[in-house]
Amino acid sequence: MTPAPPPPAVRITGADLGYGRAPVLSGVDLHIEPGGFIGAVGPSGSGKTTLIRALTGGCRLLRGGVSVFGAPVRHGRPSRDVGYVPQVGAADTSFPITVEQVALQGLGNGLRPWHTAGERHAARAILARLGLEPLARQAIAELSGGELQRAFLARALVRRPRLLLLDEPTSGVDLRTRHDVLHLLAELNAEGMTVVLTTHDLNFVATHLPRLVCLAGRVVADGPPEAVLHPPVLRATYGAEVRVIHDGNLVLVADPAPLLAGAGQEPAPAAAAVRGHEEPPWSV
Ligand SMILES: Nc1ncnc2c1ncn2[C@@H]1O[C@H](COP(=O)(O)OP(=O)(O)OP(=O)(O)O)[C@@H](O)[C@H]1O
Repeated sequence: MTPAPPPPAVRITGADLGYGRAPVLSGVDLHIEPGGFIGAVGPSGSGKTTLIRALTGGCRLLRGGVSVFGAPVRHGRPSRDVGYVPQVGAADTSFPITVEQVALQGLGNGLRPWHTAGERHAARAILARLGLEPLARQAIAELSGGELQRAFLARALVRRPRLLLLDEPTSGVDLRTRHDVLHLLAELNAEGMTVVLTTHDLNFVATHLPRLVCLAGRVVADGPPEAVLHPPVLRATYGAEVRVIHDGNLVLVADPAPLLAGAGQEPAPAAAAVRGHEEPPWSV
């Protein structure tokens, strides 16, 4: 008898998700195989964070099902298989806590008011991997945005989750930090970790991620960036006309018109670069 295939990392079927009675996201169907790497995009309020919260048990399931590695997600009870990195801008950093203590938070310590030597070793190891060891005893209030993001990453990674969720890891950080974060995520993904992130940066997903989900209160499109990034999908997602420029193997998604009088006639490349454009297999 052949063994049953492993359950998907994420299985969302016919789900309505929200916080009160009205869903923020309706009719969501999303399957992610273990080892997948997905970016969720959409305008503000389109439900990107809500999608992430659906996987941590942080929002209400009004209809349908949500499971992670075969186990139904329970409200307020995040799975130990899931690591979550919040938006840096949304975090309260006034709390007097060091970088090492943030990393240790990710392990939890039950009812013990201390951490074991093994737990401290695990925290130090992940801080070293993220280049944060020199800052281990620094208060998080004294960190830059990029350092704070890495501290949150350390907290999410210290328990070695199988599914890593990141809310806007590319916002509010400089190019170098963005590059470093991407490099680390690619490394973790190559080691088998499933990664789901949200972003406003279409250029980032177009050039780096194999799969893209467009949200606008529902899943508008789901597929490889080169299949998804087309004007009708972007219109349905953002409610705006977006020009897609083809340049050899590159496709640039651009603002339709310059905002400033006197600006050049050609639209400035604004959002996405997509390789190898083909006729789209998606439907809106
Ligand atoms: N805790 C909450 N309680 C009630 N409504 C909420 C809560 N969190 C978010 N919402 C609402 O759900 C909708 C979608 O929010 P969500 O944060 O998922 O959007 P988003 O796409 O991540 O937006 P952004 O790009 O601005 O972060 C918004 O209308 C928001 O006001």
